Amino acid sequence: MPSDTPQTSTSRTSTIATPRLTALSAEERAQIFSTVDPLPGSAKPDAIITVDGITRKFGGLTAVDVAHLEIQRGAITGLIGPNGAGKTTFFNLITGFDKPNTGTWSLNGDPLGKLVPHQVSRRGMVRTFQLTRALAKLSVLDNVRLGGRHQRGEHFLAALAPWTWSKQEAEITERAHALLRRFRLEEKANDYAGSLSGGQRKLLEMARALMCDPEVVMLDEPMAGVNPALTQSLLEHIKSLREDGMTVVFVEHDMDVIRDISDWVVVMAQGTVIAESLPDRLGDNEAVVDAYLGGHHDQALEFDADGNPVGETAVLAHEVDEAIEETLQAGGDLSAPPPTVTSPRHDPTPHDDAEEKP
Ligand SMILES: Nc1ncnc2c1ncn2[C@@H]1O[C@H](COP(=O)(O)OP(=O)(O)OP(=O)(O)O)[C@@H](O)[C@H]1O
Repeated sequence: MPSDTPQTSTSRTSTIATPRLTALSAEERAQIFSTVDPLPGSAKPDAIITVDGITRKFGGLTAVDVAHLEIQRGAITGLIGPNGAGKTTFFNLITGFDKPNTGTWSLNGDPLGKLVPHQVSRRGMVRTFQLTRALAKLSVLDNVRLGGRHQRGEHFLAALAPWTWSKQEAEITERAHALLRRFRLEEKANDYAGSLSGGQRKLLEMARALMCDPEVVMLDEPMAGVNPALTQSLLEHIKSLREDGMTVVFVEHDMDVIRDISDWVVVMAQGTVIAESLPDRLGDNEAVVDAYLGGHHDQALEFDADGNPVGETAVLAHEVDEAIEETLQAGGDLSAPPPTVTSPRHDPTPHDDAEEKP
């Protein structure tokens, strides 16, 4: 992936400008969140999304049960939680890709409950999704152009007026090129999308989502499969959405990423919102610490042939290293039991009998 940082708003062409959105400065965002209670379901000064009583059951399992949630306009909200917490299901529900058993939710006060995904995106909320096999066989440019199919303002009557098609198609192509320039993918325009690296695919997903000129962008694990050396560039691109006044909600497992770009963090566990917090205050929240330790405790640890942790175990090992370092820096005693855990749920040192745990 190109390492360049995104172009600034002023250097972009008018084709992708979104003048109706007003960006908040870092000071304004800090001021806003300093007034928000760090409690599940807390009120936000200017909520763009409001969710009430949304539940989704799969047989006997309640995957999502969110009583109330508000998402602040113009900010980046991180959604975290252990595996199976219901984050992806929640994303699918509010973007119209799945239907809940109960509940209502709205964007700018307009109810979205009865809408299908392309109607939701026309209202201004899009979610990125990964390259499918079919999309991988299209060019990068066509992938982005496809994101313009349901552009806001596009009207069904236009389909009955073929003389308007070529003009609209030219506009879509022009806009797609502008977005490819923004995400530094212009040189790849005619390549198969399937030939892109993990990081480039993430940029392509964002470019495609931006074709419909959204107010809210929902990103599901934007860093998954991205070379660590390139994450910073990708993070800058995500921040640039906020600089353009968009609201970003993203699911992410990497706590460094959460701390780096989130203005506010919502924590889910077992389908419900168990905490909301400023990113740097997450560690103070006992419910969050418990949810994470509980989640990892039920998980089988995995190591490669050389004994190195892999997959989720590698993520866990990294978190353990960070916790140890923090404890040592604070002058703490590693032999003392952690204060928030009453029983020895997890031995932080990977060892040979680790697989014997349930
Ligand atoms: N289509 C489905 N049918 C049955 N169960 C499902 C389905 N989709 C999700 N679930 C279950 O719902 C729960 C929530 O899953 P979900 O994928 O939303 O969690 P998540 O927080 O996104 O997890 P992860 O971080 O591992 O992606 C899990 O127990 C999962 O097994």
